[in-house]
Amino acid sequence: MQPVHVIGGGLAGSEAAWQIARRGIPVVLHEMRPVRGTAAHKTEDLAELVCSNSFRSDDADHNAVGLLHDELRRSGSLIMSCADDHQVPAGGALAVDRDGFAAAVSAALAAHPLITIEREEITALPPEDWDSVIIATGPLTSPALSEAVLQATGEDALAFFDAIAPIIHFDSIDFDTAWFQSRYDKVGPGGTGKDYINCPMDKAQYDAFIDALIEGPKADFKEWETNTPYFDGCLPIEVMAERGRETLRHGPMKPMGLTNAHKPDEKPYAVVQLRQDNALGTLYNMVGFQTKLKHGAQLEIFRMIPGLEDAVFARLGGLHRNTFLNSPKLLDGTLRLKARPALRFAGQITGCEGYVESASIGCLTGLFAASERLGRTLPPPPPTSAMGALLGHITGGHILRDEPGPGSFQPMNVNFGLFPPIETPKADAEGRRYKGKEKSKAKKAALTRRGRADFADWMTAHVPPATAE
Ligand SMILES: Cc1cc2nc3c(=O)[nH]c(=O)nc-3n(C[C@H](O)[C@H](O)[C@H](O)COP(=O)(O)OP(=O)(O)OC[C@H]3O[C@@H](n4cnc5c(N)ncnc54)[C@H](O)[C@@H]3O)c2cc1C
Repeated sequence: MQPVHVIGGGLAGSEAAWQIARRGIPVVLHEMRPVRGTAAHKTEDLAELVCSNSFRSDDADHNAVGLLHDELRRSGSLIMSCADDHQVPAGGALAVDRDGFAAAVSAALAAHPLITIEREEITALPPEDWDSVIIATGPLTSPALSEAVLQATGEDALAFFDAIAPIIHFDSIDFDTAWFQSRYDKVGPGGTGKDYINCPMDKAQYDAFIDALIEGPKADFKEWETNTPYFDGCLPIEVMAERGRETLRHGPMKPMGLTNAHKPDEKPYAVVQLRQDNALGTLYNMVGFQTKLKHGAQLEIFRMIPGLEDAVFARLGGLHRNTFLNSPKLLDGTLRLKARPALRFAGQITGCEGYVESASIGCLTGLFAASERLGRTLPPPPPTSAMGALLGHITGGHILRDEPGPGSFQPMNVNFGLFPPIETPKADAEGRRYKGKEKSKAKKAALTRRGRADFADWMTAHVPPATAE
């Protein structure tokens, strides 16, 4: 049997290689370290964790990443079994001894009889006779391969600043203050005239907000980020605020063409706009609010915005170098490059974010490639599961727009906003009505219950069993 080639032995590539080999299919895993390093990796271990040692919450009942842990464990994941074996105390989170963890992943892959590890940088697109390839080279993909992928995809950007604006859960916005309206009520192609959520500010609120932005603590640029070009359309809001107190009011916070639906006679001094971020309509992003403010400061400052006092953030803003594809446009539902289906992509390069998310997309890509080699068709996991919801974000759930800079698709951690909505249970099994925070806990429990059941059905019905461990 011809091998599947996996390029990049990080979180995604290691998991993909494992899932393929345990189904009796040979794998060649190409990892460039230590021949060539990256700006963040320090060792030659496979699945090295470049920063924090946390896999985040391990609560599979109330947390979306906890549900991913559960689905990975059910899939026989190498990343999760090594994480479990090298766990360190971290409250409700799953944190690991990073050296023990990466050494265990490296040893398991090296010991598998069907896996060959080649230490080499792949600098060009793979030759045509590699008929099944997974590219899992991560956010720090080497420049030569980035260039080759750019040429294959025909896109004009692949490696750039990942300028991200915060994303907010729709149901945490206060509509006694905010209202729906497009600027000048423009319907546009495909709009309704009420496509944006607007949050008004008077002069005193605007002044206090600008002061907070200018004074707020900012994250420093890492040294490897300094050579990456800025997109002018993606300047951080605090940089704009520093350029002049009125800059934001004439930029992303301009009040023109908007009438406060609650106080039609009061002209807002400035307006913050939010735009639908996913097809489900459960998430909204803050338009033009990319920022390098520290996360704690973002929570404090953005909750000063009228209507967002209780906002729950699905993702906070940030700027760092990242390499990722415009996946909703370029990849099909099983992560194949539409223009060259022998190539699949996995991990952060597909537009997910985080260790666990990258391992999960690695797991899925491995399962898709293995099924194909075995002559089977594996449908994507159900959108109600955590892996299905994440895959949906990457390959279809996001609304694509033509905008300056890298485009509107941005990497994301898994979160409940990516899941199809569910009716919130009103009372517990004894008929006692949920109050306050109990309601949101009950909703999360209902989402994870549904996801677990659907994922288990999908595994049983479609995923080829492991035969070679
Ligand atoms: C500086 C930084 C800090 C981060 N901190 C966190 C954090 O704290 N928590 C978190 O959850 N996520 C964090 N992330 C995101 C994290 O990188 C990803 O979540 C995860 O490591 C991505 O997994 P991956 O498998 O896609 O890529 P990686 O784990 O980066 O693996 C990619 C592998 O491909 C190899 N490679 C690259 N190019 C080539 C080539 N041409 N040929 C052969 N091999 C190649 C690399 O050496 C690497 O081993 C951080 C990312 C960066 C850049």
